[in-house]
Amino acid sequence: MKYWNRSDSGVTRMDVRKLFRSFRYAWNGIAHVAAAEQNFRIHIMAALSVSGAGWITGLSTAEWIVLIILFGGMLALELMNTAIERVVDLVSSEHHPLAGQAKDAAAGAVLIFAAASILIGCMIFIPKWINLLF
Ligand SMILES: Nc1ncnc2c1ncn2[C@@H]1O[C@H](COP(=O)(O)OP(=O)(O)OP(=O)(O)O)[C@@H](O)[C@H]1O
Repeated sequence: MKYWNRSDSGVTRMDVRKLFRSFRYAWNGIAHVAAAEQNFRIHIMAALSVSGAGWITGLSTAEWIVLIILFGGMLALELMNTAIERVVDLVSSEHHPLAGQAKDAAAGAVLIFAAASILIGCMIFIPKWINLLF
């Protein structure tokens, strides 16, 4: 999708309306998944809870950056998972092994990222909590 149009003077200008329309479509996608998918709402709650714990515990800038990457990655992956589910349902209304494999592979990607996020979260928080306790 191009946001730069060549005007009569030869100068390339950004199509701002088109840009905002793209943002609106992306926002609609996020709002749809948030309304339709319980897992997405669970991830948002988890991100808010971990942020609260991080604020109380006290994290470095680098640790916040890591958490923000994990939150963003997790939510983005959940959106991709839903996109794959929708496309699979669209192209194959009947039961098909490939449809099941596509959905399961997408769900597996979410699971792997969630497991890695939990592991990294433990590596950040547990030593700090041990220091606070002893
Ligand atoms: N068309 C299909 N053909 C074969 N297996 C399917 C098909 N649709 C779903 N499945 C199997 O059933 C499982 C659950 O499918 P479903 O569409 O409910 O996905 P889900 O991950 O539970 O989605 P949601 O998060 O929306 O509940 C899939 O992971 C897959 O193994």
